[in-house]
Amino acid sequence: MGGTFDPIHHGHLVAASEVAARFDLDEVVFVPTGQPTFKQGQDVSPSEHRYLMTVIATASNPSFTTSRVDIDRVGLTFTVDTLRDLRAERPDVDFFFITGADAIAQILSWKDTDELWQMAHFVAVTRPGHTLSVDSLPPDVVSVLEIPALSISSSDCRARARDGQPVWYLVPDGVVQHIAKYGLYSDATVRGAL
Ligand SMILES: Nc1ncnc2c1ncn2[C@@H]1O[C@H](COP(=O)(O)OP(=O)(O)OP(=O)(O)O)[C@@H](O)[C@H]1O
Ligand SMILES: O=C(O)c1ccc[n+]([C@@H]2O[C@H](COP(=O)([O-])O)[C@@H](O)[C@H]2O)c1
Repeated sequence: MGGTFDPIHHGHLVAASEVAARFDLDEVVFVPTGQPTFKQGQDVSPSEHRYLMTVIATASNPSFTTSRVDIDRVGLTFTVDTLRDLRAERPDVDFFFITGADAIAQILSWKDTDELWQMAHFVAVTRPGHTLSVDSLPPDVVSVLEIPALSISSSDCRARARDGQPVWYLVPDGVVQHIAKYGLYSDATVRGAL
């Protein structure tokens, strides 16, 4: 599952858990983006913070892991590169790429989509506030899965942290503590260095 994870929240974790159960997956690899292609011009937190929050959030689940492939690659993050790198590490596995309704709606504008369809099966999960349609996508490479609706977004978590409102129970406890410890999403000038 790829994402900017700024921060990772329970919507991401429920999506991963539901897809893993439905498709009987052995492992879900969370891949924080390096430089997200569609979030250029936005103030995205340093990749090491996003990586660490993802490690913290996934640590308690033996089937969840976090990969550095995207944050260690220079330049914009494209899923075709993510899948190439993961394939090099795990040559014999079948890949499923998990996306939410908003992300799958844009997938035809992702880089090298024809190649993407050869590299993984895509699973699009439902998300509150977004209509899930895969009508324009090849039916054999995309599945749709309805999951319990969690109306949580990273944008809202960031806004809450900035405004001094709680993010408890929207993100895992350790992520709440990481945000507070390093002053993430508050005044950029006091953001903690790692
Ligand atoms: N609550 C949710 N339910 C289902 N899927 C989700 C949910 N939140 C995020 N996703 C999916 O997880 C993936 C990574 O999302 P991302 O890290 O951009 O989080 P986000 O909450 O959408 O962030 P932002 O609000 O900053 O845009 C995307 O495919 C997205 O559609
Ligand atoms: O490959 C692309 O062209 C591409 C364009 C936009 C987004 N993606 C991927 O979609 C996932 C969710 O991205 P985002 O920006 O919504 O966090 C993440 O894994 C991104 O790398 C990929």
